[in-house]
Amino acid sequence: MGTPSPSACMEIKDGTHVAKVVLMPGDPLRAKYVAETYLEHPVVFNDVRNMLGFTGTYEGKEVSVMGSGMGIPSIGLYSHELFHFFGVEGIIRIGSAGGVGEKVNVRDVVLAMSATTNSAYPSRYGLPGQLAPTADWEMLRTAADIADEMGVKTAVGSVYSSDYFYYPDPEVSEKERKAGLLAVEMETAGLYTEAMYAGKKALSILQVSDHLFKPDHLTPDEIRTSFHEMMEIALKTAVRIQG
Ligand SMILES: O=P(O)(O)O[C@H]1O[C@H](CO)[C@@H](O)[C@H]1O
Ligand SMILES: O=c1cc[nH]c(=O)[nH]1
Repeated sequence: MGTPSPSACMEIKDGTHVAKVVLMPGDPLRAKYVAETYLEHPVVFNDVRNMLGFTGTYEGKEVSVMGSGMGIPSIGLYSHELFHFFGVEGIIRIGSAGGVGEKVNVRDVVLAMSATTNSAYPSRYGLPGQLAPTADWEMLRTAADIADEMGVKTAVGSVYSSDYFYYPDPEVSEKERKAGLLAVEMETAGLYTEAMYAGKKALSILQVSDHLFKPDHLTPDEIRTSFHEMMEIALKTAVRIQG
């Protein structure tokens, strides 16, 4: 028996805990890969629904990494519980994304400054007008600095968080392009909304796995195991913002 969350979608195993900063890929096996590749002494803190979560150390600081699942309802639930019930102060999403912008190419790293969405999730908080789900500035600036230090070029700007992978309206991609959005994915707006209302920090670091207007695309294995720039920028950001 561990400590269950109110939704019963997580249970913190006895003798384990969640670090103050959590990296969240959609795929729990990407979480396992990050833990086994980069963390020292990783310990599993959650395996309910196979949504694997690990805590270990990186460059001497504690960091956790846990899958979020796909889509805003899933990351909304997990980020809410991590922020409100398990003492987490910051979440860095490490996700794959489809490139939209002409200057964005497969394997490029995108730092999501803000996330437009077709999801009702942010509006359900009831603010008149539309909330603009936005990254935490300190995390964003830190990640951009670290990318520069690593010599990794990043595209910093707005992304689209869609409830649809297979969008029923084929013209939407063109509208995203015209709006100057860099990439499309399925979680960032939900994560940023949860962080803003919790008064906590969040950032999405994305690496482009395919492109809506270009033919290149990566395999699931390449997405899981080759996005090292995204993973290392996220880990170093997690360490640096903890001081
Ligand atoms: O690679 P992850 O983090 O899962 O992110 C992207 O991949 C999934 C779709 O293939 C969606 O979750 C999307 O946001
Ligand atoms: O949501 C996503 C993720 C990766 N690639 C896409 O085209 N969409």
